[in-house]
Amino acid sequence: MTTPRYRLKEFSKMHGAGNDFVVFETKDIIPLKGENIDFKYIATKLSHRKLGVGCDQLIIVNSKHQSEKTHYEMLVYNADGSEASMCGNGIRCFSKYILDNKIANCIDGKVVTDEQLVHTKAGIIKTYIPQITDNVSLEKLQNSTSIQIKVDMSYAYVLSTTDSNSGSSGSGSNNSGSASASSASGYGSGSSSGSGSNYGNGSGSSSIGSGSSSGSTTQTNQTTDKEILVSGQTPVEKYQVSIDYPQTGKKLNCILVSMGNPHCVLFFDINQETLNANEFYEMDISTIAKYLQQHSLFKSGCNVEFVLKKSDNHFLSRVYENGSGETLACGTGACGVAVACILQGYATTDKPVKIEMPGGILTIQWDGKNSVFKTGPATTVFTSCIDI
Ligand SMILES: N[C@H](CCC[C@H](N)C(=O)O)C(=O)O
Repeated sequence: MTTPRYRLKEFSKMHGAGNDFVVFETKDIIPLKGENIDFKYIATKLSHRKLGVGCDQLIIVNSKHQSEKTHYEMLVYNADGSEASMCGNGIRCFSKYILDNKIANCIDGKVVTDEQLVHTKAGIIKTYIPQITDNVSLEKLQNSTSIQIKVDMSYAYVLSTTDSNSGSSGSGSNNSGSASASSASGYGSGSSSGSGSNYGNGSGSSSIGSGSSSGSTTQTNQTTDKEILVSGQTPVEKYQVSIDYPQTGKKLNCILVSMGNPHCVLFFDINQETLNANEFYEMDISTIAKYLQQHSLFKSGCNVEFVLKKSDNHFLSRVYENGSGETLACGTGACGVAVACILQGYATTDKPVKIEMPGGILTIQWDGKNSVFKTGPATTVFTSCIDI
């Protein structure tokens, strides 16, 4: 029996649409053996469903955060101990934790509670507590079990690819004029495996692994180099990649979207001609997901979303997360799915897109150019303390 290395004086077990977390402040971790704080160790211990508290991720409030631009800093660790740059469900629980624990922080001397600017490894994220703006008192909301929180998830990026044959940039020619390249985060620089791959067609229906996408495709040896800011005019074909899937000998037509962390979105037959909701929820997604997560396109894995259209601007999605396996919901994944649906022409920007995951529905708003907004629940299950 190993002796505990840390005392966590206080934490909250929380979830956002079933994606569950252990949330705490760094000041509440006490090293019992005088060592530095090892978040990888703490994450693997606390997340264990039998031997720990059990959670998909750790959501950590950095008590020592000081910044002129942001009120707070959020750190995210997956169940396998890997650090993630962003967590869309987690940041809603982060905001509720700040509210419930009255962790005031100031910018320019102004204590803010209903709107929070949070520093993350994916950039600055802004959260809103809509009920406060609806004149519901702050005190009434504090320590309520569950509240709705809206998040400005900032811009969506998609993976651009360079056609190494012709040397021309695949998406650098984005005609929207709003493209701004940033260094790839979460995507590999290796070329895709096998005999090269072809772009998907971006229209029509194709079942996973069928390779039966309609429309013209071009064979090219892809290399990935950077992410490009998405704009509504972005030509989908430039961002759809088709990946050889040896298990079926066919191709997986994927859209690769980044919300600060990498997502690989696969559409099933969007018109449900070959798959109904029950089959969708029962099918094995782990085999395909694990294959994609180790693909050379992704230097540090990816989150894999599977999508089936339910009705107008309403989609079913399951997610197999990087570092945590299948979860009941994924906030950044829901944003990635909504962006991919709009880019593919399966959804419109004139009204919200509902992404229904096994743990609940997340509502996404995106005008096709600017920030992606996500609204969803943040729920506290219990608070406690633990030695690990
Ligand atoms: N597994 C993800 C982090 C958690 C994302 C998810 N739980 C969300 O709500 O966005 C990654 O490694 O990129």
